[in-house]
Amino acid sequence: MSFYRRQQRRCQNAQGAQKMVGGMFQIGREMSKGFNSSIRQQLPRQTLHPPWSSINSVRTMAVLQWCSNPRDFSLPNSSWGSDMRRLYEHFNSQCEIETEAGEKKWGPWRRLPSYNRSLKYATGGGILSKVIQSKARLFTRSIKEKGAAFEYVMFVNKVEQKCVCVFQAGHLLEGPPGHVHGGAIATIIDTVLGTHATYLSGPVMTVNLSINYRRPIPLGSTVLLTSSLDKKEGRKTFVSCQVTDTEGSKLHTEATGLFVSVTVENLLRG
Ligand SMILES: CCCCCCCC(=O)SCCNC(=O)CCNC(=O)[C@H](O)C(C)(C)COP(=O)(O)OP(=O)(O)OC[C@H]1O[C@@H](n2cnc3c(N)ncnc32)[C@H](O)[C@@H]1OP(=O)(O)O
Repeated sequence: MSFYRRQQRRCQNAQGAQKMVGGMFQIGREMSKGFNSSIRQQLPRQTLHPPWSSINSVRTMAVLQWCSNPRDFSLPNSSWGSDMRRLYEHFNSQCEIETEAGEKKWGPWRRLPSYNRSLKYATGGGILSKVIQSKARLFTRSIKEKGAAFEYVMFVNKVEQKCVCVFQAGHLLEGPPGHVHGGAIATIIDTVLGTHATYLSGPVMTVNLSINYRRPIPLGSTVLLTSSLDKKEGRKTFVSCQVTDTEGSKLHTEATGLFVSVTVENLLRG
């Protein structure tokens, strides 16, 4: 048995199944806290705080740190075309700016990291995602081949309460010949609006999505999604988005979304 498997089994044995299920609520709270703070602060991976108190050896901590370093899919890769890179550079250069005195400080935009499981955003999420439904993957990040499906990066602007997404649609997303499938467009819209609503309001779920498809999106092209906050009412966050070409001049799709704040209990009850 490998060193990692031994450590993982020790984690599971340490508390027993009953405690683990009971602890799910605590983990869930950590998850929403961790997800939220991670998505807000845009810091590198947070220090890991495992929920199992019996894990305290230096070697175990080393393994947990290793487990908590997932790939960030929102960074440039070799499949990105020139439009995707240009727009990435455009927004990324506004994440950190230099003052006249030569000091670096936060700019108006923040790049959001993106992993193949949302759980990995959480404090301790790296190891948790290996234990709880370990094969689960975020739909938009589940295809390994670079450039084949959803290539995207999101940036948020706290002051303007806006979120933008630069999206390059790969060849596996075909609907009408040579163009992107409407369901794939709905998926990226839901992802962008959902992420934006989460940034604004904490954990949410989509309850309504309304989409108008105006012009088809050529397969392989890069488009820009711009999401804005319309209003917040109690647990409800109303957001809307436009999908345009990279110059912002041609409108492909527009959508509105309603997101309702949920608790971890909502997620676990189903
Ligand atoms: C990091 C990647 C991000 C990806 C983001 C992807 C997001 C997703 O796709 S989520 C998956 C798809 N969505 C779902 O499966 C959600 C299914 N729905 C549910 O589980 C439940 O409706 C749930 C838990 C969200 C809310 O239920 P509940 O807590 O009972 O709230 P409920 O009282 O019904 O509704 C709250 C408010 O929203 C309103 N509302 C609910 N549904 C709708 C709707 N379809 N249209 C308009 N208003 C609605 C209610 O009228 C109520 O309003 P008010 O407070 O003014 O009375």
